[in-house]
Amino acid sequence: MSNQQDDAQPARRRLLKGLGLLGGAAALGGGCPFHAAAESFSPGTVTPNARQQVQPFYGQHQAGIITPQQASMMLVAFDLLASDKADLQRLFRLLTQRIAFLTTGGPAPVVTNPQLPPMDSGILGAQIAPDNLTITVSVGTSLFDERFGLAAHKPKKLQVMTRFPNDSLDANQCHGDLLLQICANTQDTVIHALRDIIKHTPDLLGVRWRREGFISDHAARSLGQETPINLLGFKDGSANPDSHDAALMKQMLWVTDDQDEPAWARNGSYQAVRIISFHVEMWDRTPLGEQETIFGREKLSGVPLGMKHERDVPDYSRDPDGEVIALDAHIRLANPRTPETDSSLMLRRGYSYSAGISASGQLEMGLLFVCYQHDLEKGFITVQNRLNGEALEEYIRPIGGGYFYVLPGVADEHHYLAQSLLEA
Ligand SMILES: C=CC1=C(C)c2cc3[nH]c(cc4nc(cc5[nH]c(cc1n2)c(C)c5CCC(=O)O)C(CCC(=O)O)=C4C)c(C)c3C=C
Ligand SMILES: [Fe+2]
Repeated sequence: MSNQQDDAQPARRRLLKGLGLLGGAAALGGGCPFHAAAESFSPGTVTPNARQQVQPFYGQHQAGIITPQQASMMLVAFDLLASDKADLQRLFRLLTQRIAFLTTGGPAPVVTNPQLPPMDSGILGAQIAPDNLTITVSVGTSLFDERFGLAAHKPKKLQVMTRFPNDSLDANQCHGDLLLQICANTQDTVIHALRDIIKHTPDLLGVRWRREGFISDHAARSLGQETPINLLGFKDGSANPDSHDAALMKQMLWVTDDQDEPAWARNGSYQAVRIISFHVEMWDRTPLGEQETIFGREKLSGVPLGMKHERDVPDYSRDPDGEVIALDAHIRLANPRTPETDSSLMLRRGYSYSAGISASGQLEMGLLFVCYQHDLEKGFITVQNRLNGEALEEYIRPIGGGYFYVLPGVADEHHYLAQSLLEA
């Protein structure tokens, strides 16, 4: 199912939308200078000027959730140095201003006085291109402690991430008052955005932990047509709910009026983040058949075992003993596809990471698992509890992450992030 807009010319509209060339025109305040170039695109071709892709910043929801996955991402968790609500307001106004600028692009601000530090890091040159940048801002449960007087406004399901049985959580890579998910076509744009924000908030934010992730360029350019492959060599994201289906997103992704949540939180979403390390050396010595049994899908094609196409939907009622897809296969536990488990849907937006070697000389690689849902307990926590003890556990180890609440979007230039919370 798709929304009305997409029904007009589905493939072309989605492609242009994903390239940011539809919303981009509005964000740039009129005719889109790249429209002519867009005319000659067809799915699968390389974008001639990907640096000019714009994802609109203003809207009901923040960008970076249903936005087609960009190739590069960074997760940065912060502790707030702000000490009162006035500081907090200043921080969110500043963040709004920086994100609005960085996602639109423009000339890098110039300082000519050699006695002063430059206004911009300079790493993108004289012109800051939007490069499909999104910066998604979410807050942790610690924001609602005694510091800012916000306790009464905490989203009902927001909580501290506690340990699951297979976890080896490192306290230095967990939680945070604030999380930025920064995504763009290229890593230099992501790094530039981070440095810009840190430069503008020295008395307000301290970095707590940070991770960089990636998906392949060609998967990113395909705008969801090609599923990214994770570092275990399996397509990851095939069975995601259709993010073009606005009715479905309203039902499972966005917090809506009919939920028992504070009014300010409407149009936000719960975000679960997990840094999951892989034992890739051991995995690469595991027979193909065993790997496929563990996931319940064919390795290269991503097709569910016993089926024909990647997006085919398994009917587990016809395989009650797990002869085709094992009862403890990852996809079967994650989504048993029964009416009772329909409420645990989530939208996954994971990225691979690769970060040197461990003290014992093993490759440090894994998955930055990120998922969004309208109810953290019905979504991530329920699904993770079903996955506890799965066959995959032998090869993976969650080491960090946290639970966050994605703030509602910013309506226009007269509003700022978290305004509904701070003025509630
Ligand atoms: C609690 C939620 C989940 C965690 C944590 C998780 C970790 C994880 N997943 C993979 C690889 C794959 N996951 C796949 C499907 C899938 N995973 C989850 C949830 C979690 N995964 C869901 C809800 C689903 C969809 C199930 C379905 O509807 O059939 C797949 C198959 C392809 C796909 O649909 O994406 C792969 C591959 C890894 C490597 C991992 C942590 C190490
Ligand atoms: Fe999964």
